[in-house]
Amino acid sequence: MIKVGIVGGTGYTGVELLRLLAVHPDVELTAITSRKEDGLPVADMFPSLRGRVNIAFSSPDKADLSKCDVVFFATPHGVAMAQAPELLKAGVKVIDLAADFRIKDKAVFEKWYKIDHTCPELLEEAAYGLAELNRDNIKNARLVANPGCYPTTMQLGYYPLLKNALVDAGSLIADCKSGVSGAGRKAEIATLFSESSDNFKAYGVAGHRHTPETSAQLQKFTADKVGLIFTPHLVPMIRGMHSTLYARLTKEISNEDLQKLFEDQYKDSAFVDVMPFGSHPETRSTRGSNMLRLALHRPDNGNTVIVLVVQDNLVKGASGQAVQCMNLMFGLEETTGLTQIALLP
Ligand SMILES: NC(=O)C1=CN([C@@H]2O[C@H](COP(=O)(O)OP(=O)(O)OC[C@H]3O[C@@H](n4cnc5c(N)ncnc54)[C@H](OP(=O)(O)O)[C@@H]3O)[C@@H](O)[C@H]2O)C=CC1
Ligand SMILES: CC(=O)N[C@@H](CCC(=O)OP(=O)(O)O)C(=O)O
Repeated sequence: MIKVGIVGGTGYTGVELLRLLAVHPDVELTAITSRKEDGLPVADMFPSLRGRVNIAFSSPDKADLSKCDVVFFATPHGVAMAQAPELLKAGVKVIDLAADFRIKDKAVFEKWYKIDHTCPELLEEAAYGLAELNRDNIKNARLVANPGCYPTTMQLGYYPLLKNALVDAGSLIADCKSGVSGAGRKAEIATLFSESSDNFKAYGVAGHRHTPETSAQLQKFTADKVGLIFTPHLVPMIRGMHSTLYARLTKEISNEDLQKLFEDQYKDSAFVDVMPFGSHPETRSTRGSNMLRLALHRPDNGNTVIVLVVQDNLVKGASGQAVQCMNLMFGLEETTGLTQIALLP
């Protein structure tokens, strides 16, 4: 059994990790931290886990994480970098759900996250945890940087187009929407019920920290200079993310060939569903599951291709993707413990 520790067990991605790992056949939950809830049985806070998770939270300074085989950091940016070097030295693998190891360039990270990076020597080593495009590196990694939720949709949607040099890489436009759980469980005015329900707005239009992460990754797929405009929106739902990705075709290609390109690209990726051309994927078709669904459109058969992408921000966008990485790091089937079907309605 893989001994698992979770730092940040009281947050949304933390409890989502617990939901998934509690029924994972190869995992033993060993330590779950909370600074405020030291000693409280996990199932007292989350009754959905009664009878499934029988341990208590422990404060991060008391939890003996060095006894774990792998530790997930479901914490704000800057927490994992403080503990990762010591854990790695003790032979513990680390999966960070935050951004501490996502951006290789220390100066770019510090500019966007306003945090000094305390272990830049680990940036190069960290594997970017997007399994569909980086499987082999993840398999051999001891440190994984789990991708951001929006970047997951943008990369999987744009990859086949950029890799095959079919679009103008310099004029990509991503119009993305997230449910409110994307902002985490911490108290914030913007996520109060009376602020976020029956309301809809864009945010971070002048610049969002997922732009540098996504641009740096997209740049790996093409020799042309990537130019990405990314606009996130907050939608009045709890879970779910919908990204509408626009690109200008620069080569002649039929819709059938375009579709086939995507189907071939993801035929061995159990968690990417390429829907029939012209479909309208719904966020609820991914709710609670690790699936990302996408569909291609080409209005008036013109030179704009639109990729619609949906996922559950807490599963494929965060905790499910992290478990997918853990499976690869420990030589398990990538899909182990992740075969849940989405909840409808
Ligand atoms: N929500 C989402 O959809 C996604 C989130 N992420 C990323 O995952 C990470 C976690 O997000 P989310 O679960 O939403 O956040 P939450 O705010 O819901 O939870 C954060 C957790 O971190 C703990 N925590 C906070 N500060 C510290 C600290 N200094 N040391 C140790 N533990 C701490 C909190 O627990 P306590 O106060 O009890 O100690 C809490 O359990 C973030 O980096 C986020 O950016 C990534 C993709 C999607
Ligand atoms: C709705 C909402 O607020 N979403 C968060 C992104 C989700 C997240 O926390 O992702 P990272 O770990 O990649 O930062 C935001 O825009 O800041």
